[in-house]
Amino acid sequence: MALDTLATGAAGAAAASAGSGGFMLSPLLSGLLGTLLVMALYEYWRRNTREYRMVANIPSPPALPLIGQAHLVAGLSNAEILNVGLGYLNKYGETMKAWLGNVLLVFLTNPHDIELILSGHQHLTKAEEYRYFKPWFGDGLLISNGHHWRHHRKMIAPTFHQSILKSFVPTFVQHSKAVSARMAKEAGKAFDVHDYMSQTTVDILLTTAMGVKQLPEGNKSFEYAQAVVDMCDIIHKRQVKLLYRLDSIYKFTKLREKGDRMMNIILGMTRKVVKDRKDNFTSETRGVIDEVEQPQLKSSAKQSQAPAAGLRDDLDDIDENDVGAKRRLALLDAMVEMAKNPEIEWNEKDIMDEVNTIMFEGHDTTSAGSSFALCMLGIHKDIQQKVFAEQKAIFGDNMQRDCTFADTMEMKYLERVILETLRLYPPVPLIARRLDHDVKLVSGPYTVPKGTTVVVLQYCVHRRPDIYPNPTKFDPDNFLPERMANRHYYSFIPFSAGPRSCVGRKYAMLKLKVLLSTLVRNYMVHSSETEADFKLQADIILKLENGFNVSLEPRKYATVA
Ligand code: HEM
Repeated sequence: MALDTLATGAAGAAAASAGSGGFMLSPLLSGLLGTLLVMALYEYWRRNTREYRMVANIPSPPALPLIGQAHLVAGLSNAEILNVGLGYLNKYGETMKAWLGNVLLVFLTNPHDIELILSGHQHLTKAEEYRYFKPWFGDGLLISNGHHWRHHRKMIAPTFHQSILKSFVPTFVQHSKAVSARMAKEAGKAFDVHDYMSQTTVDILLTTAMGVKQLPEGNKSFEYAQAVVDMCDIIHKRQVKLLYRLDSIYKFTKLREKGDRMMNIILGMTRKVVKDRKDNFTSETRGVIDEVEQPQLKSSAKQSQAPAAGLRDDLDDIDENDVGAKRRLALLDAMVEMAKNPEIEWNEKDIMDEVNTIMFEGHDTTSAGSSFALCMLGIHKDIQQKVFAEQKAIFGDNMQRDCTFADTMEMKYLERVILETLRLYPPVPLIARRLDHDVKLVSGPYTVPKGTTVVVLQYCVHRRPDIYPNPTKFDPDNFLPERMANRHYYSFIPFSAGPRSCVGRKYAMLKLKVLLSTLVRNYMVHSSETEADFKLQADIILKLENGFNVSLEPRKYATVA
């Protein structure tokens, strides 16, 4: 070990020179030697810890003393970090480890390993890396743990019940038509469609989950969406760059100043949303969506409502075991009412934390998902043609009528296109948990110790050639029922899986169907790029560094609704 040798030699030299009464070491040199000695002793101790020895057999790129593999990402942009990371995974296999200083990361891409982590209630604790979200999400669902998370999940999940989602369809339609009309000015030229998608997904969230009646004036939704993108970039830098991880250093950086400005924009928007809703919260204005007796579903009906792609979680149980009279409220109204109820543990901070969490999770993911899907349609014209043919079969001679919930149930091919997009370009490309117990992996003779940050790489699982033959080919038929039936449940996890899976996945799928159906019926999407031109960037949400460039050609119909 280089440092050991250096420090042992240095200490010996210092002792010898002091003993012989020869030259005296300068204070600077003795300070340096002392520091080296301490570092060498620390490294020696670290390499003899239980966790270090337990993971010694897990492959990893070459490490440096003390900092581990941190130097491999130093000075790289977010897009470069993704490429470098993927390169190492290709080289070192399906399970890999890395040390960021004293933080141990183990990367998983084998569905059997991933199942061990995500299924069940053993490893629900979010990794330490999520702490950088704390000033933004507080104790919101995405980053909270323990009792707090369980209680919030139980209270929030019902606000994504199918009857509520159905009631959102006209609003999804209204915003989809509005963004389609706004994009008309871009017709015939290449433009970045993500700008439009992010503004519209913010507006959709505000008017559905948050019950906002009057959208913010001017460019406020877009300004918020941009601030979210910048803030994600900052948080990602803090997660992967050793120096930014330290609060004592970060607080003196320019990055922190920028972060503060972004947080002002973000929190400014969400505070106003909550204040307006509370000020106008009367029994007349709150969005009661459903107050009727829900008959218990027959088992055949349960089958027909089974989620796409075998994605099962507590949201399905909420839909299926639903009996008895219930008053359903959209998310923010439900939270305001809970805060007024002395019997429910829910306060003002809980409301703000969840509004901030869901405004982020609910918009940036779907704007990336819809933007990637439009690029795919532009690149794969044969697939776009099939999507359009399905729309024609559903809408017949009235291609510009509003889409209904029943229509979305028939959009099987569009659904496969969306799922295939989420396979190749999962908006959340990785998730991380902190192990609460040692875990013996299936992928090799590895035992990962308690306390490790385990990183589940959806992006890599979704591109495994042993699971998806020809894995980089965009092929919606990967989601034909017969193909799905032969795959491991955890081989497609864009929404994560298990008890901490995405609470908004049904909302997301429904919104994406309405939005893409509306756009495809109004425009032919073109792209002059191929997937080889994509420069992927994974700063929390997967994006394209070089933009989601498409061009649109308006479709012409003889009859207009
Ligand atoms: C294509 C769209 C979406 C994708 C790909 C996606 C993906 C994910 C993933 C992978 C997680 C787990 C994250 C982790 O463990 O670190 C998650 C959690 C979450 N998502 Fe989504 N999401 C999407 C849309 C939405 C929407 C529309 C909402 C709300 C309106 C939402 C709300 C949440 C919340 C609150 C959590 C935290 C759940 C918990 O920990 O209990 N997501 N999402």
